Amino acid sequence: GNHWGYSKENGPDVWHKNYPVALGSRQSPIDIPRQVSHDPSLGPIVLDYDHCTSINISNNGHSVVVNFDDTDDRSVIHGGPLENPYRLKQFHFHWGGKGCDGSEHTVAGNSYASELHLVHWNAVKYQSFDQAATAPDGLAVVGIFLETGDDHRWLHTITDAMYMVKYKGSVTDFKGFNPKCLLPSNLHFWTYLGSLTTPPLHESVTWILLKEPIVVSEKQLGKFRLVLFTGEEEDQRLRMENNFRTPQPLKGRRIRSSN
Ligand SMILES: CN[C@H]1CN(c2cccc(OC)c2)S(=O)(=O)c2sc(S(N)(=O)=O)cc21
Ligand SMILES: [Zn+2]
Repeated sequence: GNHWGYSKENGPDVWHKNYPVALGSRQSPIDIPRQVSHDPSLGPIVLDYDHCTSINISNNGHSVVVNFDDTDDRSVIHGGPLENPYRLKQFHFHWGGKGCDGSEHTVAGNSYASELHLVHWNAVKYQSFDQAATAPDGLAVVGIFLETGDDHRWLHTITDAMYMVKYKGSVTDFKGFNPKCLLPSNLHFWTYLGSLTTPPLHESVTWILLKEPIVVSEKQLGKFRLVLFTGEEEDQRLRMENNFRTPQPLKGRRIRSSN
């Protein structure tokens, strides 16, 4: 069917036909302007991932996703703009094509090579992820920019596993991975109220974007592009790349900066 994707026929420019909220007042991603108001009341963001439990890595036809056991509070983020702890559910990436940038958020008009999203939900206020995903304070996504340079010493565990999830719908065990190894050295951030950057585009996300990118090599990013949008049974083989939405109108929203 006309399931959404990133091609001309089913991509971001036509998502509004099936998901009218695409034209809403708090859509993501956005461009982060050069000057953002500093909010001294914003405490540090704290990522308590020490007992996190990764379960598997999967190809959902839009990205490569590492899923976590979110049946209790063993891995949460709190602090920063958040009034409750939010439980880690999954992380995934967005990236470009060969030599092209593929981040979703931009900074003073500049894109990065890729963007990592760590998706969390407010299990204090909501009984399920699906319920939280449609609530204005239901989700918190930590965004981390990836820029190209030297090899990232831990990313190979993920890029090696990507070989196992080449086709849409594939999933493979991926236990014992702690995303703390993907964090930059400091957690200074920008924060604003936005949405999922893919359908269903729910306006339920408190975005927390880390200012400092992490560094990965072009070779490692190249392995992202061995993954396919298409399933094993499809005759078309579409390389998974440029799976990003471009910045959306700010519509008067305030962006705050931590220290
Ligand atoms: C396909 N991608 C989305 C999948 N999701 C989803 C799945 C099930 C139900 C649901 O709403 C009820 C949402 S999700 O909440 O995990 C996220 S987070 C996110 S991003 N790029 O803004 O970080 C995109 C998606
Ligand atoms: Zn994302």
